[in-house]
Amino acid sequence: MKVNILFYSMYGHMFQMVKAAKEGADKVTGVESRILRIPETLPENILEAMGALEAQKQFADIPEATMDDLAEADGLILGIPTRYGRMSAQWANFLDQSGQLWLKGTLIDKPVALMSSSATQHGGQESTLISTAASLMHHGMLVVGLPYSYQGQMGVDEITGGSPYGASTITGGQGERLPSERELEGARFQGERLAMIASRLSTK
Ligand SMILES: Cc1cc2nc3c(=O)[nH]c(=O)nc-3n(C[C@H](O)[C@H](O)[C@H](O)COP(=O)(O)O)c2cc1C
Repeated sequence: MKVNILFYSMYGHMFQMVKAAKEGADKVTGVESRILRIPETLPENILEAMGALEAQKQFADIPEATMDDLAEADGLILGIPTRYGRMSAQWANFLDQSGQLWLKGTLIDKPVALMSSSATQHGGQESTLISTAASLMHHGMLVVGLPYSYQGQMGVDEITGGSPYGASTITGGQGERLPSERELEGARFQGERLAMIASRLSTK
């Protein structure tokens, strides 16, 4: 039972979230999970100007994801940072390579969980998650959200990411805020739920 966890990250927030999702997925018996990186598409001078080169070193040794990693998985967890209220171009570029999988219907009935991050609380995490879910429905995938059985999204005592559409984190304008324990717990919860549903659906 394979759960592949694919992420793009510029400063590391999404990386922290998918590591928590992996902890959750690994709780499910028989699940083998792997974290893979979406290839960078921005030129190095732009990354340098954005102060991303140093931060990206922390996950430089994570293997890059390919179409095979989508095809072979029993379940997928995708970490997708918000760009202008929708998925990052690195993610769009990656998914735009999946035409052959679409043609063959390879991803039909595959469960997928989506997670996101944005600088501000209302900066578009939910629109990123919902619009990405719509794209993945073209592939026939089954979107696994974050139900209210994860009670961490109910509290009003703390500003936090996380919604029924998926776990998420607020990074702050300068990326100064790291995922809170509540946000990481949401990622663990959703990761475990994805793995459990993938396991139930698997005929292996
Ligand atoms: C080009 C660009 C567009 C962005 N658009 C938004 C946005 O619409 N709303 C928002 O709150 N944050 C936005 N951000 C901030 C990113 O969402 C934030 O840096 C990212 O979630 C951090 O995650 P990471 O460290 O994993 O890359 C944008 C950042 C960049 C570079």
